[in-house]
Amino acid sequence: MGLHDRNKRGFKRLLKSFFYASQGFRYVVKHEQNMQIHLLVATVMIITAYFLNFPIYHWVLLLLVIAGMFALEIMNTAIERTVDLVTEEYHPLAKRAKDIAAAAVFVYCLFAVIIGCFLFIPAIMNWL
Ligand SMILES: Nc1ncnc2c1ncn2[C@@H]1O[C@H](COP(=O)(O)OP(=O)(O)OP(=O)(O)O)[C@@H](O)[C@H]1O
Repeated sequence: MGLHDRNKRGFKRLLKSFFYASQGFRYVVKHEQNMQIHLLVATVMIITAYFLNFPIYHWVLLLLVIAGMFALEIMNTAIERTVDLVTEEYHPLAKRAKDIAAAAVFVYCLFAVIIGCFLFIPAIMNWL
């Protein structure tokens, strides 16, 4: 969307936003190794959940956790790039901003693993 049509509304603008968002998504997948790992882990989790016959509420939780992980990683990349735009030089505040954004991903990841254990361990035990 060009700067001049920021105030425009309508379906075309909506389509353009989806297009630009997909460009952002593709960029993160292509350039961020962590995102590639999240995608791989999410695919394995989804396939495993399918074979373990997860009930609907487990699926809802699993998909929420995966979506949150993706969204946080994407936001983290956006923050990294914004900091790089402000300064490519070493700056303690740049370090703070990047480390704090990374911490958000880390905390979420930690809780995602705990939730994953609650979902998968009983289902695997049951299957065994
Ligand atoms: N401009 C900067 N000033 C100070 N510290 C920085 C700066 N850029 C990155 N760092 C710090 O250097 C460390 C290593 O950063 P890293 O290799 O992950 O690069 P990044 O730019 O944060 O991420 P990416 O490699 O995904 O672009 C982190 O602690 C980060 O906060």
